[in-house]
Amino acid sequence: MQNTALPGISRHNQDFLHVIQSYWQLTKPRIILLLLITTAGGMWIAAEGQVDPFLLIITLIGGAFSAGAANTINCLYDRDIDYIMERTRNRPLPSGRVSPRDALIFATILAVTAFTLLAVFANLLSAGLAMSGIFCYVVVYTHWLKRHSTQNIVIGGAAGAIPPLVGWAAVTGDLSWAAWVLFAIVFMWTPPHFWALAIMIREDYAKVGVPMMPVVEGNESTSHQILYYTLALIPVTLLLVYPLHVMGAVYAAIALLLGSIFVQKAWKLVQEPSELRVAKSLFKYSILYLMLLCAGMGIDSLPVTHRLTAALAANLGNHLVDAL
Ligand code: HEM
Ligand SMILES: CC(C)=CCC/C(C)=C/CC/C(C)=C/COP(=O)(O)OP(=O)(O)O
Repeated sequence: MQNTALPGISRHNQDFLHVIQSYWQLTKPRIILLLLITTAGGMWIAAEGQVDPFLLIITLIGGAFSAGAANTINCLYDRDIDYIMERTRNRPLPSGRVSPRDALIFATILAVTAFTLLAVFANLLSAGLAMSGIFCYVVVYTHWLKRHSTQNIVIGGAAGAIPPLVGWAAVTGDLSWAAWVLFAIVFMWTPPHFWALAIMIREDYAKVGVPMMPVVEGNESTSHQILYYTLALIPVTLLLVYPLHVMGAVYAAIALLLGSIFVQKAWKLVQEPSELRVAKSLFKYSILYLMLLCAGMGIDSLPVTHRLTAALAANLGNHLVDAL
């Protein structure tokens, strides 16, 4: 996004707003929003639908700051290739609106604030997990894998799966099996999410020599792998229902419905692997999928949902007994 003149605001204030806008862009805020939805999902289940509002706000701020730090360092590290790629050319670093030194100072302030907030007001485990998220994204994904392996986002995707662990740990102070299932859901979701986009912008990645799956193995092979991950994702989402029993029938129905639409879209891409319209639809749906799945977790965790489903089950039971 380029800086634009803002009518009715003095030159000095406009410059200030443009600086704020540049730092805001460095954090990749729209991605952070979805990361925070998964963090809130983790907190919601861990607290069985009754999250302390103060803890929720602190954890979301800590999560946002740590993800913002990770994204800023990623922008700093990748500024050479971001300058060449069409999609990323106007980011604050390649366009010269923020200096590398200032970006590093900004990321450090965000990371230190995030750690302090989480360690003081939640616990050390959640703070440590947030820092491990920064490490995985910056060192494992951005430095080690992104430019060297076609499996970059499969392994590096673990970074994006850490936020629900942060949420869970903030509530309980430990990590149960259910927390790891949330991790696995985001982990399995990442390849379909990203490879659909990578099919759309394959030429950009080819231009800078980043070995994304569609560049190296082609759209056909990538679309098949997207389908396998999408198919595997459905049973993983249902592990929360069985054997873990932390989610009930409402979540199960939502997970099955959302999962089957995801598979349908992935199947369509297998049939037309180079049709950019189909890839775009899958990419956009991947985002909606994760948002609605987390909303499903929230709805299922509410005490009122428990009461309603219990009443419904008792009613059905009575009818069955009457019928027999
Ligand atoms: C290694 C893992 C991942 C990779 C490589 C990846 C890559 C990308 C890329 C390249 C974009 C386009 C961004 C842009 O145009 O500036 C994008 C968009 C997006 N990603 Fe991911 N992503 C990953 C994981 C995640 C995770 C874990 C989440 C959240 C849970 C997420 C949420 C989003 C959202 C919401 C968008 C749309 C942003 C917009 O509207 O501009 N991504 N992703
Ligand atoms: C707990 C914690 C702090 C976790 C960190 C999670 C995190 C920041 C995940 C981001 C995932 C993502 C946007 C990858 C895109 O990178 P890219 O370099 O491939 O994208 P680009 O080409 O758009 O720069």
